[in-house]
Amino acid sequence: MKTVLLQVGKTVNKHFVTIIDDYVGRIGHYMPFEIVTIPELKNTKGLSEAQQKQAEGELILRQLQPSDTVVLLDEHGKQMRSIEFAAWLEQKRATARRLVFIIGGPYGFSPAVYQRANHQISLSMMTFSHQMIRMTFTEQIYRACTIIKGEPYHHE
Ligand SMILES: C[S@@+](CC[C@H](N)C(=O)[O-])C[C@H]1O[C@@H](n2cnc3c(N)ncnc32)[C@H](O)[C@@H]1O
Repeated sequence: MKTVLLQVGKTVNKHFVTIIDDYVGRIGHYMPFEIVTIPELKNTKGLSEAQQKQAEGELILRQLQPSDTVVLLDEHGKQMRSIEFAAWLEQKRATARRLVFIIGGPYGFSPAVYQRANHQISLSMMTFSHQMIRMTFTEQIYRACTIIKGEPYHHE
């Protein structure tokens, strides 16, 4: 089963790219994992915030297959400790055809994307930039992989 992280817009900061690439490489030792980037529509065609969210939402939905288990990263979602997230991930990986995590654009998700989602998870009650959260989340996936394998990376 493949796990995908769908993100809106390329990662701009080269330091972030280095860190994310490092975690993606590490995760690849544990499970098939891929980042898919859809374009961020900021400043194109003079779109309003709502129009940008809707247009990006349509691009997101186009990437999804009906059988996908879709998990939105959203500050209002369910919060879990890393150990809980590891157990959750292990269970989803055993049952889902394809697990797709999605990080929204700068304005978040359109109503249609919320409607399609199967789960929403929050990494904190605070808001992170759509660029920065990628580092935090890939690190958490790597951490979960090591917890599942019983490896000593995670300490409580
Ligand atoms: C700048 S935030 C969007 C904020 C927007 N006002 C909203 O309500 O979603 C951009 C994206 O980063 C992710 N994000 C930011 N903070 C997060 C958090 N604490 N937990 C999970 N995801 C977060 C979400 O995917 C969000 O769509």
